[in-house]
Amino acid sequence: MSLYGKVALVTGGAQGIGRAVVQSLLLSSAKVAVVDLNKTCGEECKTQLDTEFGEGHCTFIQCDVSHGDALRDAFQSTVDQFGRLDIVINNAGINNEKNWEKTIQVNLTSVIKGTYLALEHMSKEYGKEGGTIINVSSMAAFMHSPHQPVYTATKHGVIGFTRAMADASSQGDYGVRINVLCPAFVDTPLLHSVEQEDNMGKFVKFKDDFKLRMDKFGVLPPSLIAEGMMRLIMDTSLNGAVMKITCSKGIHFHSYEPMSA
Ligand SMILES: NC(=O)c1ccc[n+]([C@@H]2O[C@H](COP(=O)([O-])OP(=O)(O)OC[C@H]3O[C@@H](n4cnc5c(N)ncnc54)[C@H](O)[C@@H]3O)[C@@H](O)[C@H]2O)c1
Ligand SMILES: CCCCC[C@H](O)/C=C/C=C\C=C\C=C\[C@@H](O)[C@@H](O)CCCC(=O)O
Repeated sequence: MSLYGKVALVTGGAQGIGRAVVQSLLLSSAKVAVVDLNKTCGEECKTQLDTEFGEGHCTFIQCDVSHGDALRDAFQSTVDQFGRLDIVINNAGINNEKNWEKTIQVNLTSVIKGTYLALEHMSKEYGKEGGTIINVSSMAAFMHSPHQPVYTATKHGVIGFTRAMADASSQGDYGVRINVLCPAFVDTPLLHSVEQEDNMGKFVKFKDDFKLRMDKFGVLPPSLIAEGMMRLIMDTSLNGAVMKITCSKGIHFHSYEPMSA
């Protein structure tokens, strides 16, 4: 299915998982706003994408997603440049147990803010045409470890928030599908931060155990996460879905017990 005429915004889109998703969106003919803190990486990314896809298909917007006004401006700038918004990927994330308050701001608060801003631009509640939102969590929300207590907490939060918002969307007739994606270990720069004391603080002493887990469970290519993301975007039956991507089971979904008193 083509995404011709659709406009996407990807936070943390300049490298890693976000970069792979941007590539897939452009291959499907969507227009894409790459929203990222890293100016050098973002500008390099745009130059490469302009060469591959031609100018005018993507834009780079430098923005720290944890600054609420800056994130609001990034959404507005996307709509000003491309005329509409249909797909929002709240992907930007960090791994910092030392500055754990920042980890909560980037990994959870900004995902909530990004979801609310996406709804302002896409929900029928606001007179818009509908769309789809994907929030990025992690398998860390299902298999906790001692290395990343606050990172793990934020990723639990992303799942709970997304599932509740998906219900709000269906019951409130927002016309917006809201799903969550949980990758296991993925080969990106973030993965290497677990070896650094600056990121892990006192938990850095568990790094060997973390590496053993990576050896045991394997490391995924970012392209597979992009494939899962495209499935969530294209499959219009999905709302409130929790997609997991692991080496052992590939792309699959978590199933929950029905709610009971
Ligand atoms: N790599 C993994 O093993 C893995 C596994 C599960 C989930 N995830 C999640 O996937 C998402 C992407 O991770 P990744 O591995 O691609 O990381 P990455 O570090 O390779 O890329 C993250 C991107 O986000 C940007 N970013 C960071 N803080 C930002 C901020 N405040 N404002 C705007 N942009 C910011 C960075 O500049 C970078 O371009 C994160 O939410 C991460 O928690 C990663
Ligand atoms: C520095 C950030 C790194 C992020 C790490 C990442 O977010 C955490 C991943 C944690 C665990 C991954 C486990 C993967 C396990 C699978 O291979 C499989 O064995 C489990 C399958 C369970 C299921 O799918 O239901």
